[in-house]
Amino acid sequence: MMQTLTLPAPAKLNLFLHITGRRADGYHLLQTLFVFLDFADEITLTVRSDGAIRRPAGADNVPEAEDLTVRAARLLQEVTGCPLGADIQVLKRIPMGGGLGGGSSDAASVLQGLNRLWQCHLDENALAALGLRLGADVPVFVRGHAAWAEGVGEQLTPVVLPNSWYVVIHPKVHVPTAELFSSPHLTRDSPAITLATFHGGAGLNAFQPVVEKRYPEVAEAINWLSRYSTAKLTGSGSCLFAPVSSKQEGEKILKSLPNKWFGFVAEGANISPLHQKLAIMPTLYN
Ligand SMILES: C[C@](O)(CO)[C@H](O)COP(=O)(O)OP(=O)(O)OC[C@H]1O[C@@H](n2ccc(N)nc2=O)[C@H](O)[C@@H]1O
Ligand SMILES: Nc1ncnc2c1ncn2[C@@H]1O[C@H](COP(=O)(O)OP(=O)(O)OP(=O)(O)O)[C@@H](O)[C@H]1O
Repeated sequence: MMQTLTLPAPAKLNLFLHITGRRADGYHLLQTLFVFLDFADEITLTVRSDGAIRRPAGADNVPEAEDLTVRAARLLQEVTGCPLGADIQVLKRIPMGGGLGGGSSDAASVLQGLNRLWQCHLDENALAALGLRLGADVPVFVRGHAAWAEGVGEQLTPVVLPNSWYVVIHPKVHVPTAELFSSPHLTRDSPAITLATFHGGAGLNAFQPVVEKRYPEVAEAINWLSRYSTAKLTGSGSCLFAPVSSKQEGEKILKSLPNKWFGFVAEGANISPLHQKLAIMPTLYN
């Protein structure tokens, strides 16, 4: 039986994000387009026979019990009654709280990985439903296909997007998602758009005007990146991105990035790097 598995947990971008309404429970109805990046955290899972879930290495400042990887493992244990445990090592590369979905992606990789290591045999629908209990962004990472999303982000329609490279910038500012969703200044009644109108140039990030106003550092970074290409916020920020024609063009732009910010170039992926890896694993574990 396989005992250890190392899996990527990729970042995502929201290529646009509109808020179209609000549910009775306060959650917002969205339209968004998710694409994955070939820029990822790395999760190493090792089976424990004593049933304990431990996180020997992981995100700084995130207490073990609150880590989405630990919560994902405990949830899977709870619903399947699996007597096995796991050590979960998380090598963080994705800036935290930046709208790149790192925590959600880590959780999805744990669900997919432990489902195999523990041989729980939950199908993808069951894993996505478990993921949704951990966060609105988890299901898309569980499913692993670029997607048009509606509802709170869980109604996913797979799409194939043209290949693209992106410059991503983290202005080193933490923007709390829940605080932004509660802003009175958010546009909450955007008319619904379609993939065709997105490709025709429609699609903004509803959080962007509010974030630019509250966080001048983010506005400054957006202005800087806009000199080179169309810059937009991803998720609720604070990271921003812009499409570029090649890796080289992206690297050239980053050469003049002010030191105070962090940036990287990454390629968009229709199939998540997690699923690319799962697809080449021995069929016994697929
Ligand atoms: C902004 C996005 O990243 C876009 O992909 C997601 O919608 C946010 O997903 P997430 O970080 O997984 O968010 P969650 O942990 O589920 O929710 C954090 C908080 O944001 C608010 N929230 C979240 C999602 C949503 N559709 N409506 C909301 O109002 C809720 O107050 C919630 O308590
Ligand atoms: N494994 C983890 N990695 C990162 N953050 C985690 C993890 N587990 C819990 N968290 C908590 O989740 C918060 C949000 O982290 P994350 O990196 O997913 O944000 P994000 O990229 O803004 O996500 P989103 O786009 O879903 O809003 C962090 O500030 C942290 O407190």
